[in-house]
Amino acid sequence: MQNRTTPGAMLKAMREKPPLVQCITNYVAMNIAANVLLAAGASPAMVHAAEEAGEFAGIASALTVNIGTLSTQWLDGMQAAAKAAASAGKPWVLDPVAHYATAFRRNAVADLLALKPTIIRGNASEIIALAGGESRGQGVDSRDPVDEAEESARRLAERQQAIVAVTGAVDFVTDGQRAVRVHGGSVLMPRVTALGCSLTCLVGAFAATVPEDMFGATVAALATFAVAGEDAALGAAGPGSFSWRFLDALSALDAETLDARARISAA
Ligand SMILES: Nc1ncnc2c1ncn2[C@@H]1O[C@H](COP(=O)(O)OP(=O)(O)O)[C@@H](O)[C@H]1O
Ligand SMILES: Cc1ncsc1CCOP(=O)(O)O
Ligand SMILES: [Mg+2]
Repeated sequence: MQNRTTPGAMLKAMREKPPLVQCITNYVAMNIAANVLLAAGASPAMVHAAEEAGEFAGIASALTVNIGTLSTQWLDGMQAAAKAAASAGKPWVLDPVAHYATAFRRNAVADLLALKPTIIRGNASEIIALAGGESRGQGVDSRDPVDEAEESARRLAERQQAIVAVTGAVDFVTDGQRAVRVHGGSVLMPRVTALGCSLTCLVGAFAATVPEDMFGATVAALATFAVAGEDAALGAAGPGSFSWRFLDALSALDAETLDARARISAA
């Protein structure tokens, strides 16, 4: 097996064999998330209907589930797909968008957590609330700093036996034992809708590529976003031009540049 131990090597491996990633994401995110995966070098498929989501999980290499625009029918599809992925030993990633906002979302997320996601990716407010804490989140937007979510993330990772990624100004990733921070990105990123959702899908793509190292795969996806975000911010006049520059930056990012510029520190 070729070396897949650095973010750059993982990115290269992903592009050499683009993984099919089943993304059950929200209406807001579907287009940008698919474009993010294509720009990074993966193969996205937005397949959520209850009638086929479980079957499709059998052919995809990874699944991502995001509750951003939830309905009962979508939840049925999410559960079918998560069960199929888990029973086939394939990675699946949960994005608990605004799960604290309503009873419907809280119950949905509890049911999905019982299906044992491999990786959970959320913003600080989502991760604090998921671990049982008081979050200041407002709808889909975080109102908490990442450093205040770190203990919650460690507890959640231990409780769920999962990798937990908290994103924000500086990202934090833990499996309950190990922990790192990923620096970089741009203040324009939270001003473009659904970039967090797109990152969740990219985490699925890296996890599909490096199934032997879910922790490293998660960190690599976050580092890819951080470096591409810095590049996209150069010359961006605001969120609009940042958005298309970000796709171009992802697509132009090569393995060597990613490894040279990724800023990952022990936490
Ligand atoms: N203030 C910031 N500075 C740099 N990068 C940021 C900042 N806020 C968010 N990001 C980046 O934006 C991406 C999406 O994260 P986030 O905004 O936390 O997710 P969500 O959209 O789910 O709330 C991540 O790559 C994260 O590192
Ligand atoms: C605005 C909005 N409303 C429901 S889902 C969604 C997108 C949220 O995207 P992100 O969590 O990446 O900010
Ligand atoms: Mg989000």
